[in-house]
Amino acid sequence: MTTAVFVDGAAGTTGLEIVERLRGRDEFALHVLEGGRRKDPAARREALNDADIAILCLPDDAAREAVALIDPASGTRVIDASSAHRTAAGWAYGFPELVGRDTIAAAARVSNPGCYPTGFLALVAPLVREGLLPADWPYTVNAVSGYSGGGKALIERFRADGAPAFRAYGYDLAHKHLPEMKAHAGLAHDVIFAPSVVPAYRGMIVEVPLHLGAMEGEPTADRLRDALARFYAGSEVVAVAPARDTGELLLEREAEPGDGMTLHVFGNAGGWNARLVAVLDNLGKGASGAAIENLNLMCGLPETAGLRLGA
Ligand SMILES: NC(=O)C1=CN([C@@H]2O[C@H](COP(=O)(O)OP(=O)(O)OC[C@H]3O[C@@H](n4cnc5c(N)ncnc54)[C@H](OP(=O)(O)O)[C@@H]3O)[C@@H](O)[C@H]2O)C=CC1
Ligand SMILES: CC(=O)N[C@@H](CCC(=O)OP(=O)(O)O)C(=O)O
Repeated sequence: MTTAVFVDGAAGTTGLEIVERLRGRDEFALHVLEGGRRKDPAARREALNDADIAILCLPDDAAREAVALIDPASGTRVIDASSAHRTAAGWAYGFPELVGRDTIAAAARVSNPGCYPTGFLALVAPLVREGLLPADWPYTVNAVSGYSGGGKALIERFRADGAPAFRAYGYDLAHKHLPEMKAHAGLAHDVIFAPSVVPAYRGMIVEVPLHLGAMEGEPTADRLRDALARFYAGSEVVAVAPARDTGELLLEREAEPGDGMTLHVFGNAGGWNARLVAVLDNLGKGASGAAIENLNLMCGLPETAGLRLGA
């Protein structure tokens, strides 16, 4: 059976990569709106209601509007790439490895995780759940992203003459990703989040530094790594790197798209300090790849069909 998929916002950064990943997949009949019809509410209403599954690749307000345009009787299921519904009631959080594949498969409304929260939650949520890390710890997240993470506007800025060599931001301490990091890791407090952007198109490194020796039970880096390896043992998307002395982690300026994510746990010799690090593509597991993974599950297809998971 063919599933009718409408991508709303298909001309945007995330939308284009979703369309690329769906091209050539005959399980889906793909629909996008072209030219002047792209933002025409009547055309969008019709397309949204005709679809079996609508994938929203829109700014938050437009995503809310799209959901409001859907008649509940149409039966259209939704995957929303925006941050509009990530902690909303009635929405499944589209991180199958954390919420369970069955939850996604059965959901009518799926909210794709944010790109930075994907790295943070992949590292911290399983460890808090297992009781290895405290839920009431004051966590810090340091992160660097490729400029496609900011969509068309940031791409234009980083491709213009005089583009910055490095951009640190989030100094209002109120980044839109804070609520989903707290909620889906089950934390007592918001994290302190220090994001930044470099002149690479795609890719991100998300890091959580930890003073393990100050925690009750003094968890070691090895125990944390082993727990993550067990948690993701069944995943073809999330890999946990073995312990090794990695001198550096790099983002390439023009990296190929990739839908996997690699988690690292580095610890110092005394065992007091650790750095948990997630390396992913903001447009892969951070957005478009995650949408395809969720789409597959919602359609009863193999989770990794059409994903770019490398050799
Ligand atoms: N970029 C990334 O790495 C990630 C993005 N996301 C989320 O995905 C969503 C899309 O982001 P991104 O692709 O980066 O953004 P872009 O700005 O690249 O694309 C957004 C697209 O939406 C279109 N659009 C805006 N308003 C409407 C409307 N009312 N009706 C129809 N189309 C509309 C825009 O049109 P126009 O082309 O005319 O501007 C544009 O093509 C955002 O909510 C973002 O938070 C999530 C994870 C990572
Ligand atoms: C580099 C950059 O600007 N990143 C964006 C986050 C990515 C985004 O807008 O999308 P999600 O919230 O859906 O992940 C930001 O910090 O606002």
